[in-house]
Amino acid sequence: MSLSALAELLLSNTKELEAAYAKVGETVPTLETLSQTSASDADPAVDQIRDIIVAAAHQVIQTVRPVHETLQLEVMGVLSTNALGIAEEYNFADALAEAGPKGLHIDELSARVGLDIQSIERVMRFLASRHIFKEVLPNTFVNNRISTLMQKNKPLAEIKANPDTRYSEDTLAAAVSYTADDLLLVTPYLSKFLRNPGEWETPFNMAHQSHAKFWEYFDQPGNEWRLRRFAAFMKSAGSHYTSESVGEAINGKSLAPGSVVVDLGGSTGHATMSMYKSFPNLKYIIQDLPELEKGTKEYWGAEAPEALQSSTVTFMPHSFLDPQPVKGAAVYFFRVVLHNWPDKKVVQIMKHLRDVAAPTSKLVVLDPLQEYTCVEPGKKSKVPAPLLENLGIAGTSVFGPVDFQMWMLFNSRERTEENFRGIASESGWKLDSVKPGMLATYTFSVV
Ligand SMILES: C[S@@+](CC[C@H](N)C(=O)[O-])C[C@H]1O[C@@H](n2cnc3c(N)ncnc32)[C@H](O)[C@@H]1O
Repeated sequence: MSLSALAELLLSNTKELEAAYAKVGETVPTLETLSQTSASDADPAVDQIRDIIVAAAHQVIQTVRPVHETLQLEVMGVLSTNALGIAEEYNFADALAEAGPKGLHIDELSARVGLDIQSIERVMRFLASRHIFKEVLPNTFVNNRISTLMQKNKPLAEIKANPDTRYSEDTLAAAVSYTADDLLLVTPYLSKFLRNPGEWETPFNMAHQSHAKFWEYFDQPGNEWRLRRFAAFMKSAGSHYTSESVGEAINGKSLAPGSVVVDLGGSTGHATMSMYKSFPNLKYIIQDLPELEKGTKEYWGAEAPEALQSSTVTFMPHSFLDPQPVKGAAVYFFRVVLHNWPDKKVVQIMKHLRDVAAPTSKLVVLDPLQEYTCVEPGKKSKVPAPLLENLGIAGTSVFGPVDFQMWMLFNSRERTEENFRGIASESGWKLDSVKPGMLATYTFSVV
């Protein structure tokens, strides 16, 4: 297909996107639109159009840009991580938000954030060249739609006075900080890990020269603030999963009142909260490691105390690596948990559930879906030509790189449908359906 046909695809979908926003009386946000919410954000049809635009635009760039530049730019991706990490650590977005629409000259920004002028200029120009922050006059910068996501939504003075508690749950500042710090530290070890098979359990263990697991690392003295940062990151990421998708995933409407739903590795119960709000007539058991009990009770005590009082929602300390105490539940549910575990462990975890499942029990897993970049033999393409079958960086979105994170931290992976079928057949389950989405819903029944 010719380049201009690809560009036409880009143009026709851009027009569709504009029409979709116009239908609800809005215009497509520009990079200067600072407000983050729009009626169209949660519309799956809009999401699909957006994915095609991003996939087509990226394919145009990769086609047109001199290939030697492309390869060098790709391999320098780690420099973006560094630049974002510095911008976040020195609170650039918060300082600019306080300064207002005229923004700040780097001399003034330097005085406010406590970093030298030249470093600020270089980081800001690197990021503004990638449409993160905007240079409105030479060396004067303002926030834009992307950079505001790094704001911690607290006064700069408070952030500086209490750096250990600076992360709230409604921004991506924690995600940027965690990635540029805890994760970046591990990334050089993936190739070393592959060169020395069997020496360490994961690249994470190799980097830390310790057998402590990822979760145990956060429990070590001195890492309390890291745990808070990671929890804020998880909550802000989790807030992008819509509550309907969780209720739909367990097919709540089809369950009899009082049916038991077990949320395994449920943390403090954010997914359960979505299910409880949609289906308060069911009975929920959140299972996680014992240290999560206190936080869970605090969270539910504040958000839905009646659920705890009536025992509609209970917390049960339990490791899913051990035999499952809740027999014959209607649904055993995992959200973004199994991708943290290698195949052998997932088989063990699913076998424990199979051992206690009733014939009608369902196992419902919300996890990312890895799709092939090409059409599978014998199947028809689901996307417009000449786009990649998984829509490339648009379709896999953050879960493309998250697969590598899983590899580095847990020696685990994001799975294809075929991977899950194999795991199911080894553990006594059958994969009934896979519903694609930001997180795919895998539904299993007993064999
Ligand atoms: C990525 S979080 C997902 C949390 C939650 N499902 C959600 O969607 O927000 C993974 C969870 O697995 C829990 N976990 C780790 N090992 C576990 C084990 N052996 N048994 C039970 N839970 C475990 C962690 O404590 C953490 O809460």
